[in-house]
Amino acid sequence: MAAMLANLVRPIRTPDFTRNKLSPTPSRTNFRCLASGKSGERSYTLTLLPGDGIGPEVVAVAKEVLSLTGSLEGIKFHFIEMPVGGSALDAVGVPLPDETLNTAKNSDAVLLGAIGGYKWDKNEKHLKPETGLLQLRDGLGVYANIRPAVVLPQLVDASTLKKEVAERVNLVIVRELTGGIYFGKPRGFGTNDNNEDIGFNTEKYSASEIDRIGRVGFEVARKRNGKLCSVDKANVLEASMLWRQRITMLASEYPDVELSHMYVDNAAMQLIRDPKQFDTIVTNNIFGDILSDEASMLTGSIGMLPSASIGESGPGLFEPIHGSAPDIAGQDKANPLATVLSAAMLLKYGLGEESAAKRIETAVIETLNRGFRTGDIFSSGTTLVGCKRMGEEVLKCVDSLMPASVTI
Ligand SMILES: NC(=O)C1=CN([C@@H]2O[C@H](COP(=O)(O)OP(=O)(O)OC[C@H]3O[C@@H](n4cnc5c(N)ncnc54)[C@H](O)[C@@H]3O)[C@@H](O)[C@H]2O)C=CC1
Ligand SMILES: CC(C)CC(=O)C(=O)O
Repeated sequence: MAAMLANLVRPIRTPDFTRNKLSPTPSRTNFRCLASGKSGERSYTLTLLPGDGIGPEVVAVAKEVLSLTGSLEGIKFHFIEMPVGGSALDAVGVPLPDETLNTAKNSDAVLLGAIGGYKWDKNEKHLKPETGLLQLRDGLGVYANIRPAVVLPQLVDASTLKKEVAERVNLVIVRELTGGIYFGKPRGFGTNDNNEDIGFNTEKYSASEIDRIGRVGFEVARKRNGKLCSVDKANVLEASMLWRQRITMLASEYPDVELSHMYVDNAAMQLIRDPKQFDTIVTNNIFGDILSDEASMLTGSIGMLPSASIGESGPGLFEPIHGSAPDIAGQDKANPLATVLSAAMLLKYGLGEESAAKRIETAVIETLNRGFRTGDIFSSGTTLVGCKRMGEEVLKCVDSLMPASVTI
């Protein structure tokens, strides 16, 4: 984890979707995937989990981008595609088959599209696509979910906020991913004293769970602008009271990081009022889920936001923050860039393949510079394209970039 984290927060020159502070000296990483070294051809096994809805559409684009980038950068990818979510339910009756989890665990990194859809909404909980995704995150032990939200100058007009509010926003949300109310027990359905139906969940965090995600938050903040805002609901919830206490204690280990605390309701408001006040946010599972969707709108669209999830060891899980978008699935309308950028995060943070990652990030910027937009980020004067065409345009840019232009 420490090595992967060092890699995760490594200083990179722009355009970079996790970085704010520039530094010319990349640090070394010794994550296990780098065993094959960087000279000569490297080979990696990647598990692809397209999932449901727009998932297969956006993962198909990211796979092509990875393949072409690999061939230009001396990297060979062995892709293994496995079912998860609703597609797994339809195929084998469970949302996370053992074969899928085992394949994911034995690969160098995992790229997921999205899961879920109307068809399975009424399933019992253990037969819901969403349960498969939670089991996957838990099974891989990826407790730290890093969600950068960067407003690119090319997309500032796609933001629903005023230009002066949205421009130059560059923040990272560090979300705890394997604990809290999504996993806490007891949970379920029952009846109360009046014989009324009830549903209940448990928000629970141990000190060690808070400490480990807190450290990720401090480390990320330390490599950025040294400002960490911990978001909780400590005025009401016991789990948040412990969260605030532990994060405050950790601060003494990071004297170079300026720590602040904010209640989640205020944070939701401040993200819209003045998003530039934030550099790094650390928060629990559910607050991170909600705030990162909100932050995505600063950047123009949820279709632009990638994420990286990492654990103590083993492969990382890389996925766009959006869901399966059943309203546009199968219509070639999805924006594939969040998944393409998740593939770039996979290369950079999962495999330490910085040059390849940079090639993809630069190609995305170049594609936007050339004016191509899917419907979610369209504005007048730009060229409206579908998911496939957007992928083709990114491929052209990947192909045409000279190595020198992607050197960091
Ligand atoms: N990580 C995952 O796999 C997630 C799965 N879900 C699941 O996805 C399903 C739909 O959930 P929603 O709440 O509607 O969230 P959603 O993220 O799928 O969609 C919300 C809105 O954003 C749009 N959108 C999302 N991704 C887009 C893209 N790449 N390009 C253009 N537009 C995009 C959709 O068309 C929709 O209008 C549900 O079954 C839900 O459980 C939701 C969130 C995360
Ligand atoms: C679909 C849920 C399992 C999770 C979720 O909404 C998310 O992580 O964004």
